[in-house]
Parts: sequence; structure tokens; C-alpha cells
Amino acid sequence: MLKQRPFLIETLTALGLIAAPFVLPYLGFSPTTINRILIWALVGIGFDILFGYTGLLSFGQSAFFGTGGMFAAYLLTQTGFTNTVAALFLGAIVSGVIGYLVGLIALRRTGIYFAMITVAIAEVFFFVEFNPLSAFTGGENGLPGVPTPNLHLGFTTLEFDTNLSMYAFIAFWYFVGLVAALRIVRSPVGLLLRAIRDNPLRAQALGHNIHSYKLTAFVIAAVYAGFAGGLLGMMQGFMPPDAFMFATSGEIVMQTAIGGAGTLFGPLLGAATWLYLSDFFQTTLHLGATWKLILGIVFVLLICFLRRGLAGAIIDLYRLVTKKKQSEEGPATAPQSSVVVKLPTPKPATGTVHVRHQPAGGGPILQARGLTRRYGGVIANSDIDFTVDYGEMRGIIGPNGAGKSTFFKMLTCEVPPSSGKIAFEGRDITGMNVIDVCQLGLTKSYQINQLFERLTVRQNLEIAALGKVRGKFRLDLFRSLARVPGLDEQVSHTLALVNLTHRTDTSVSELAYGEKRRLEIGLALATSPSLLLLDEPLAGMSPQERVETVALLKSIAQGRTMIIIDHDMDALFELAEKVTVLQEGRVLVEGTPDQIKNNAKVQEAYLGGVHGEVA
Ligand SMILES: Nc1ncnc2c1ncn2[C@@H]1O[C@H](COP(=O)(O)OP(=O)(O)OP(=O)(O)O)[C@@H](O)[C@H]1O
Repeated sequence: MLKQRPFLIETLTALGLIAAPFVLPYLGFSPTTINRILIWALVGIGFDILFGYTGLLSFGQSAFFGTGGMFAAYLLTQTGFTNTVAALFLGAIVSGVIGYLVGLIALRRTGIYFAMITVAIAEVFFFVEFNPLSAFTGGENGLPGVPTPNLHLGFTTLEFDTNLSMYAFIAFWYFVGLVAALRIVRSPVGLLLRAIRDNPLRAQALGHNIHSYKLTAFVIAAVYAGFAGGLLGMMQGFMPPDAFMFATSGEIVMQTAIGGAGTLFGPLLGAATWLYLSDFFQTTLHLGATWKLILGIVFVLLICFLRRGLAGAIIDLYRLVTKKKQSEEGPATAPQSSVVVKLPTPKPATGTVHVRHQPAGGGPILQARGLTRRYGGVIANSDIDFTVDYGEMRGIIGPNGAGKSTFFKMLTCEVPPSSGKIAFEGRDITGMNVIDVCQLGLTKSYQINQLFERLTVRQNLEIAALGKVRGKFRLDLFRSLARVPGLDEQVSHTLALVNLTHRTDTSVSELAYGEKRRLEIGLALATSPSLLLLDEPLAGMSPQERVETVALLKSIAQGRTMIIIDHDMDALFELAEKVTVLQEGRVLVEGTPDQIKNNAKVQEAYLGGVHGEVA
């Protein structure tokens, strides 16, 4: 919805903001509550980018909210600084810098450990504000006397000192913050943040520096919080110390959860619900301290019954209505469910988009010498020597546990070898990381699908192609995805190669298994690898899907170098020019399919079952 009608959303938001101060008082919102809602919603936008889009749950936003607010308030009350707008920006910048430093530490861990570090950070900032820095922050008294905002225009000065003008000032910055956030989530960076949320390891294996992108989201969230903190001080005429309290962080999390994470509008709805109910319970119903209990129950109910929050429920309702409307008007598009679709015959690769330059003279593209990998007492691979030439299609077979997947993991630098060396295109890549190796042109498709399930087929392929067209990290925060040179071409080409053009805008979660397997291969292909490794591309497929996928692999193989692991020997013998057999972590034998079929050692390894699938 956000993608299809971008300006509609901005326009509706602007109209809503203009109408709000005239309409909301009739619904029981006081002017101060409306202003507070926007301030919390602004912090929430940054937090939503961090949590809803990137999947990083932080309880440390109070640290940045307080820091930005205190810095702006200090400038305006304790120094001769009078430019309120500049003070807001300086507070946001200081928060961003501190966010960067904190992020460097906190992002060393993931999941619950990251969340716990942010709790600790919030507590540290609270302590520092109250004790060592109390001479600057006013300690438990906060900083009183913060001036209302003003804007010097040269010929006149605008003062925002009435309820309505203060609202206009805050609403303006909320709108700017929202438009900036919409641009960010529609940019390549925004898509990569979602990739990190859904499958960080795959995002990394596709050549993206996920640590830097996470740090970017962390800093963005800190900047939003810092700016909103400054607004709070100006609105209240006083910068309260409780901005630093852990409860502030908790409320930001709860408001975003109520409103709906990953929507940008969720925090606004969540803040409106939260602050309205808290006002209503306290001032209208006079519930005393009980209001927190009631609000807690309301929170639990909302979270239980609206799993995607209020904004998520509105989006779901909108989709339901438009889907119903479409079905009443008759099917206009290709089926979206996971029905079996007869595949068109795979087209040979056209153009040069996907194929990196391969030297005409051939020679080795990959050389492994003495590769060994131990897991404690288990030797997964032992002293493997292996060479693949440019343009070759190599097969690897071996019984279960022979060490095939571990061998691939070492080649793509997902796991380091215990000993041995790997050279790719003449360069020693031993000990490199998976991001750099993918950027060099060596990548793989996985034995078990590693897709971005909540995103569409197109978005999955865009994530893969972005690594190739933009490199491992770029801060093109405000560039539209549609403006990334070469991206659309790369995605369309890959879609055609893996026969998924008819499923372009389908969510991955709705694809049939065979389609997901093809997309898995498509992700690796979209990175334009010079050497493509396929780990059991036929695993779990029906006989019909296998036949189609073998044809697909043949068409992909043109002009590429590939190594395929599979248990389907018939398929592999049909595809590969040369086959390497692994057994108990070692190379048992290497040769043409005919040599392998008739090799006594191989027959023995497979207990006589060289044809058909080996369990
Ligand atoms: N992370 C790990 N920790 C400990 N042992 C491991 C690990 N990964 C693999 N192994 C062990 O290394 C050996 C080789 O495993 P690997 O998955 O590479 O074999 P494979 O040939 O790919 O098997 P399959 O055909 O079943 O996928 C097995 O004994 C396995 O248990």
C-alpha cells in the first residue's frame, strides 16, 4: 500500500494533521495531549525503523530522548544560545553521535542479549543524568525555563507560544520526520533493513554488511528520539529528568506494539491510544493509581487480539476489502495461491547482466588445497584438494554426512577451515568473510531454503541484486529503489531465468515448495556470481519438479561456472561434466559421470546403489 500510492499517504497525513487540532478536542483530546502524541509518535517513527523494520528490540530509547532534550534545553537555558530550531537539530545530532557509539557496543550481540544491553544503557544514562552530570541537567529537578520555539525570518520572528501555534510547530516536524522515514523505508537501505529483520544470515551471505546497516538504523532511531526530546522541553517549558527513565523506553515499545510495528503510522496510533486512555482513566474517571492496572489490561488485550497492532489491522482490513472488490469484479491477475502452475520452458540466458567476465583461456577459477574442518572431535572434511575450471559444471556426491555441505561452507567462507587454503580467481580467500567473498563473485544456494519469507519474490531478488549493484554498504537513504541503476533489469532477468515472472509480486510465504526452491537459486543468481555453488537444488522436489529444475539448471549453466551437490545421481550425471565423490570427509574419486558410475570404490561406498536417489 505504501509503495503503490506514496503521495496519497503523504497528502492524507498532511490533511489529517491540519484537521486534528479542530476535530480531536471534540473527541476528548486536550491540546497538550495532542502535542504529546505527536512528540511520542516522532520518537516512535525512529523506534519503528529500528524495531519494526530491522527487528532490533531496544529498550534504550529513553537515553537518546533524554540526551537530545537535555542538550537542547541546556543550550537554551544555560548558554546564550537563542536559536530554538538550531538547538533542536544540535540535540538530535548529539543523540545520533551517542547512538553511534552505543550502537558499536550494543550491536555486538543479537536477540535478547542486544535488548538486555540496551536496558543497561538506559539505566546508565539515567544514573549519569542524576549524578555526575546533575550540574548540567539539573538532576532530579530537570531544566526549567526552556523557551517556546521561535523562528527568525529576518523581517519577522514567528513565535510558537500558543496552543495552536505550538501544535503547528510540532506537527510540521512530525510531518518532516514521517516523510523522511517514508523515503528511508522505500530506499535500498529500507529494503535491506527488512532483509536483516527476516533473515540476517542470508542478507549477509548475499554480500551486505549487515552490521553497518543495523548501526545505521540504530543511529536513525537515536536522532529521531533526540529531536523529539528537544520538542518535549520546548512544549513543556521544562526538560524533565524522567525523559531518561526506563519507563519512557517501555512506553515507546508498548505504544509501537499497540499501534503496529513496521508501519511507521503504528507509533502515532499507539501514542494516541495510550495517552488518550491514560488521560481518560486519570482525569475523567479519577481512577487514581489504578489507571496503570487498567491500561496494562487494555495493552494485553490489544496485543492478544490485534497481533499486528491497530495499523496492521487497518491494513489487513483494507486488503480484505480490495481483495473482495477484485474477486467481485472477476480475476484480473495470475493466481496468487500455491497452485501447481505449468512452467514455461526455461529460456536460455540472454544479455550479459548476470554473467561476469570469464577469461577465454579457461584455467582454474577455484583451487582448494589441504582443506580440513574439525568440529571438536568430528572431522567433517580432511585434507581435500579440489580444482574447478572456468565454465565447468562440477557435481559433488557423497553419502549423508560425507562432508559436502561443510565443504561448501568453507568455500563460501561461512566457516573457516581448520587448515588448508582456498584460492578464488587467483586470490587467496582463506579467512575472508562471507560478505566479501560474495562481493568477489562466489556465492551459493542453500540446501534448506533461506528466503525472506515476509517479502515478495521481487523484493527477495532485489535484496540479492543490490549487493552486486551497490556494493556491501551504501548510505543511499533517500534514493528510491526504482532509481537504482541496473536493479530492475537484473531482477527481471533473474525472474525470467527461474521462471517466476508470473509470481513477481507474490509474498514468498504463499509460494509452492518448488517455486521456493527456484527462488532460492534465483537469489544466488541475482548476485551475478562467477562461481555458483548449489547445495542440493533438487532436495524435496516432486519427480515433475525435478525434471523442470534440471532443465532450468542446464539453461542457467550456459556461460557460468557451477558446482552442484545433490543426492539425485541421475540428475547430477546428466548435468555435470565431472563429478567429485566425497566419503567420510575425503575425496574418494573424481572423474566423468561414466567413470564414476562404473567405479568400484563408488559402488562400494553406496552399497551398490549408484543409480537413483541415495538416501
Ligand atoms: N556445526 C557442526 N557442528 C558439529 N558437527 C558438524 C557441524 N556441521 C557438520 N557437522 C558434522 O560434520 C559431518 C559432515 O556434515 P555435512 O553436513 O557437511 O555432511 P553432508 O555430506 O553435507 O551431509 P548431508 O548429505 O546429510 O547434507 C557430519 O558428521 C556432521 O555431523
